[in-house]
Amino acid sequence: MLTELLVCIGLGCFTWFYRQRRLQMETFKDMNIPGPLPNFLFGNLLSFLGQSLYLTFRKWNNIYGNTYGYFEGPTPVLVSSDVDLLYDIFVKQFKNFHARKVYPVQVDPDQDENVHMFFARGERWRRLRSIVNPAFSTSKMKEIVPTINKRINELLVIVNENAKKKIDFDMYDLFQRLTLDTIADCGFGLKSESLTRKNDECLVNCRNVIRDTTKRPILFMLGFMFPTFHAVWIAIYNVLRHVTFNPVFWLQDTMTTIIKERKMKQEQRVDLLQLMLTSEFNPSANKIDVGDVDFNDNVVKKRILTNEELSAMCLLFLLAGYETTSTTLAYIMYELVVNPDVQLKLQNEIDHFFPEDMEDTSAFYSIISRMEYLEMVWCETLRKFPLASTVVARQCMETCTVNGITIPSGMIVQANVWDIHYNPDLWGEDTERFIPERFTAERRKTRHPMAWLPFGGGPRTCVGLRLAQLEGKMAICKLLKYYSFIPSDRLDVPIKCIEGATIIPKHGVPLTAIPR
Ligand code: HEM
Repeated sequence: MLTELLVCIGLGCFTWFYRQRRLQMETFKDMNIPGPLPNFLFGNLLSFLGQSLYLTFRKWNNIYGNTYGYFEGPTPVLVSSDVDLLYDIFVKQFKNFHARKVYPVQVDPDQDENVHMFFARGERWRRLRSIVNPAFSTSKMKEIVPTINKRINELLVIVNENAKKKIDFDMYDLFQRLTLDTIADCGFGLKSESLTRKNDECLVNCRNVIRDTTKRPILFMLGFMFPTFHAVWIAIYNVLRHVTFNPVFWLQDTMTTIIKERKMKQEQRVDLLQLMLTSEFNPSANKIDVGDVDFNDNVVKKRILTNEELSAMCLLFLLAGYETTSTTLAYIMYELVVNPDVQLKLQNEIDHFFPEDMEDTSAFYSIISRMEYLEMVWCETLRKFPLASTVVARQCMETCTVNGITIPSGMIVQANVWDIHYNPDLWGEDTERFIPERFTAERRKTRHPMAWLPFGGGPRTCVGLRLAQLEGKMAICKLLKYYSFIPSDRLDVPIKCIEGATIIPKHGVPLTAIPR
């Protein structure tokens, strides 16, 4: 009797589950949106096994057109490379699309005390963003030029040693060390010495955090397949995080110590941390409308970042500042060694703007801002390699109609950045080729605002863009002022990429430096 009862309950649950799934899997059919056929349990997740997300998106774009839907387990994701549709979502209707995509083993950002700006939503995001924005103003950037310059000089010492010995070396590895030391120093006064110490603890831990983003695929898969059991996956994830050594905890502890020391010493440094500790939040200064979200005036006017927010933000800047900028620099060097004519043209521009040596940094910022060809090379590299493309996504917070498509509340919209960047209608023929002239001032004026998205789009676009650009351009100028570069035999041409938190060169960028 009991067995029969249990079988009946089991069957009932299965039928309910089956019906629910079937209904969910009809989402895109009901919306009249094409897409790959989903599997009942996995949705379309199996398509990503052994294949990067961005390449799968490209493949589907060829088959289903510029707007299609797929399923992560039962969760529908709308993918689009339609720049008009994306403009409406990321810019015009931001009020309905102010949240990012949340992952299956991630605590609800609205409940998470440790949430940082990247995942925060609504009013909390607005408060965090307006505290941080001034840290990236032109005047702040000018103030940190000497610190960046000091770190680039350390990089030049290593390049010089390799050039003297005539040996090739991995430029990507050196750039990771440079960008980590720079953000640690400019951001928090943390003395990371990864350029001078091979196994610097901070570097090792940052690398491990990024590497860990590709671990535990089974748990992620289960989370995607059965989002209803979200709390269970989080609990397992947290247990796993605590039983093995966790580089995030090491970094978090380091940040907490720095924050404590700074508060105690009342030290007045010019850096990101100081700004976060002292700035006032003015709710009317940032008029971005994020809709009907709780706005507790008392808390907000005091501006204060909680200790948890503060250490989460520091960790975010450390990781974001190091990973993305170094990868961009690596791709620039790759393009310069495989396109020697571009390298030469850029060197001519550098020699023109910096006829003497480059040790007086006082005018650096304004000179670099006037270097047009450098800007063109920077932009074209990021067109060819939009390395953070997978995070350019938004969640719909309230059902609304965009460009004739009714998007239900909760649906994720993913920008298909690679297809946009390789679309001949937007960029002309030969989008596989590296042609900096696509970015002449004239051509930039007439381009669609969503055609170039390496830093995302709309009010949630990358906050660190100026810092990345300044550091990246300074490094390129100083390297090419003193050296020419040629590819090593070990360099992959065309370059092979792998996808983790970002899309990075699989085997680094090995090359040889020749003193000019
Ligand atoms: C070339 C280097 C970089 C690239 C390609 C890059 C790319 C991106 C992208 C694609 C986004 C998502 C934007 C969106 O969803 O619309 C983003 C957001 C963000 N980036 Fe960057 N980034 C870079 C450098 C940096 C640096 C140096 C920092 C800080 C030190 C930084 C901090 C952030 C933060 C905090 C966000 C979240 C912004 C928000 O949600 O309001 N990034 N970045």
